[in-house]
Amino acid sequence: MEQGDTAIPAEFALADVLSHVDRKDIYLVIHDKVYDASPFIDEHPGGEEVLLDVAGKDATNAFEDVGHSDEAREVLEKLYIGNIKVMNIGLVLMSQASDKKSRPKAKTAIKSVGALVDADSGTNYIGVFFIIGAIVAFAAYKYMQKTTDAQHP
Ligand code: HEM
Repeated sequence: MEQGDTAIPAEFALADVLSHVDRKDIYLVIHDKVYDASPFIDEHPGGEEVLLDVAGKDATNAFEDVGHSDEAREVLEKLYIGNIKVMNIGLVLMSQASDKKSRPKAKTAIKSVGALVDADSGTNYIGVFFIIGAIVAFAAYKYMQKTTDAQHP
């Protein structure tokens, strides 16, 4: 799919992107957009290693630091497949998971964060916590009021 298409772009959860780290199936996140770099990996003038290093992760800094040309950005457009669904905290966790060992940990963390805010999951846990917190705070306020009144009738 091209970026200019009228069709609604696909949305990817960070956990989905993290599972595409193979040289034949490699996704990168650049500026919160998801790119399938698999068809380009053999042609990349910077080599495949650098792409594999950022596979399934936020490659924004790596991509920008090199100072890629406009031509490179046009190639990138052709590899565009969708947008990132979850918020940036997940990207931060992903970027920190620089080696393969720590990736599963980041994946679990991303999933739990995603479950809290993911509208598709059906339950808005943050909303529930907020309401319970408000009820407890109100009850505490009423209780304090009562005890203060009892002391100073
Ligand atoms: C899918 C994403 C990417 C695309 C489409 C892409 C495309 C290109 C293109 C077309 C060039 C030739 C020079 C230019 O036109 O700027 C290039 C060079 C280069 N790229 Fe990428 N690139 C991507 C991601 C990355 C990443 C994540 C890195 C990580 C460091 C990287 C590192 C390099 C380097 C070091 C060169 C210079 C190679 C040389 O001149 O010897 N690229 N890239």
